[in-house]
Amino acid sequence: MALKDKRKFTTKWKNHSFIQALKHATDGIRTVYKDERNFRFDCWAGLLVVIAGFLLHVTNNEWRSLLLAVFLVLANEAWNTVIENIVDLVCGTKHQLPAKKAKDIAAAAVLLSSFYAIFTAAMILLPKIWHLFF
Ligand SMILES: Nc1ncnc2c1ncn2[C@@H]1O[C@H](COP(=O)(O)OP(=O)(O)OP(=O)(O)O)[C@@H](O)[C@H]1O
Repeated sequence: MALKDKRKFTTKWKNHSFIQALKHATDGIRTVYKDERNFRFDCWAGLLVVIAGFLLHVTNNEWRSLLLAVFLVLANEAWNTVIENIVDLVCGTKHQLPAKKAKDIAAAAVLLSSFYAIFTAAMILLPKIWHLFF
């Protein structure tokens, strides 16, 4: 590809303003929400944690830990979807060991952050729930 054509090609897809970049990012959130059942589940679970946080009057530091856990899972779920799409783009329906490894490891990242989120939410919320009843 000639340099002139290459420049034309790369600028064609370039974001030309912050608003345009933001719109594409929100398109990404909409896409992952629409396409990925697990992402939808994580969003609703995150919302429940936030509601519980308000009801149980968590402290600022506890908010920081809870929100970090929620957004870590959502971000990893988004990256997992990125990996799946790239692998599918490259391999199509062909069965390949590196494709399996890439997808399995991306899913492992989600699982690890989910363990962290469950552990964090349990550590912060369970004692407060216990206190409420006993
Ligand atoms: N091209 C491939 N070659 C070999 N194994 C693959 C390939 N594509 C998928 N797999 C295997 O099948 C599993 C499921 O792949 P798939 O693309 O359906 O992801 P997924 O289950 O939709 O992920 P998620 O549940 O996060 O949406 C992968 O984790 C991987 O082990």
